[in-house]
Amino acid sequence: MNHPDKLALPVGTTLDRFIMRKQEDFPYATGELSQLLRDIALAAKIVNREINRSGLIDIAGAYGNRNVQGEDQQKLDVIANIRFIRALRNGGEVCTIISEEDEEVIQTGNVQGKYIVAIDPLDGSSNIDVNVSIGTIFSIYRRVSPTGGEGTRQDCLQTGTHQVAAGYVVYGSSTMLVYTTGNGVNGFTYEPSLGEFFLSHPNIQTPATGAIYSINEGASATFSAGTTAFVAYCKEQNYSARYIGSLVADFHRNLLKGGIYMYPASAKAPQGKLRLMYECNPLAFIVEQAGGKATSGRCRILEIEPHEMHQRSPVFIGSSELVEKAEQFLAQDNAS
Ligand SMILES: O=P(O)(O)OC[C@H]1O[C@](O)(COP(=O)(O)O)[C@@H](O)[C@@H]1O
Ligand SMILES: [Mg+2]
Ligand SMILES: [Mg+2]
Repeated sequence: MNHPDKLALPVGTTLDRFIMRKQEDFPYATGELSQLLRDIALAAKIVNREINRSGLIDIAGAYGNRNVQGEDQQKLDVIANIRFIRALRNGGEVCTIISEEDEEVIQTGNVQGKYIVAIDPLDGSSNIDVNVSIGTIFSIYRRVSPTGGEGTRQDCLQTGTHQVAAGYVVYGSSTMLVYTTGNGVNGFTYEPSLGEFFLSHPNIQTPATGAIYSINEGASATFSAGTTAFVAYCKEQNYSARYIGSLVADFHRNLLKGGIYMYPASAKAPQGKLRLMYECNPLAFIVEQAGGKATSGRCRILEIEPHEMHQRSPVFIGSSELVEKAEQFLAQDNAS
C-alpha cells in the first residue's frame, strides 16, 4: 500500500502507529522487528519510572558488585539490565543479548528468535545519583545462523554496517526515544500521563558543522598529538566546551545542535573507554543516518571488525565537517 508522501508522518503520531506504518513500507516485513522495537519501548517506560523516583526509594547508589569492565555497578544499572533482558526474553524475537552488565552473552531460550541485541542498559552511570541525564543504548542485528539454536559468536560479532536498527533513550528533562532502521532517524517524546511515546523530532538531520566540542580533558596529558592538536583547534575556533559525562546526553545535544563528541585513547584508556558493540556502533549508525560521521581516528566505526563482546574503541562522532577536521589532525598519529 503506497502512502502519499509515504515516509512523512505528522508530529504527534504515536510510536506504535509509526512502527506499524513504517513496516508497511517493507512488503516482506514480518512484524518481528516491529515487535522487538515495541518490547524495547516498553522496558524503557518501566526504567523511566524507576529513574524518576530513584531518589525516593532505595535504588540509589552502588549495588556492591563490579561488572566485566571493572566498574562498580550502580543499583539502577542492575535494575535496568533486568528490565530490558526480561522484556527482550518475554517478547520472543531475540535469541541472544550482549549486555554491558554481563560478561557472557545471554541466551534467552528463544531459539526461533531472529535477532541479536547489544545493549547498554544504563548509560552515564556516574550521573545516576546526581539527577543528571542518563540513557539506554541498543543495537539490533539479524542472526546469520539458522533459527532453532542459540545465537552463535558469529551472530554476535558482526560489524556495525550489519545493524538492522539502533537507538537510544535519554532520560532527561523529558524522556526521548531516538532510533533508526536505516531509513532516517526519528525522535519520540514520552508523555508519562498517557504512557505513550509521540513523534516529536521527525527525520532528524544533524548540522554539517557546529561550535560545540565534548571531551573529558582530565586525561589530556596523555592524549595523542593529533587529539591534542584538534582540541587546540576547537579552542582557537572559540567553540564551546560541553561535557555532561553521559554519552547519550552529550551525543543527543550535539546531534540536534551540531558538534563533536570525543572519547580518545589515552594512557588511562589505551583503546578509549567506550564499548564498540553497545555504545559506538549504535550511535555511529544513528549519526550517519542523520548525515553525520563517526571514526575511531583510524577508520569508520561501523567498519571495525569486532573480536570481543566488550571491546573498546576510541571515538570521534558528530557533525561531518567537524569529524573530517578531526581526521585531518589525527592523520599525524597514524603516520607515526
Ligand atoms: O568519566 P569519563 O571518563 O569522562 O567517562 C564518561 C563516559 O563514561 C560513560 O559513563 C560510560 O558508560 P556507562 O555509564 O554505561 O558505563 C559514558 O556515558 C560517558 O560518556
Ligand atoms: Mg555507557
Ligand atoms: Mg552502562
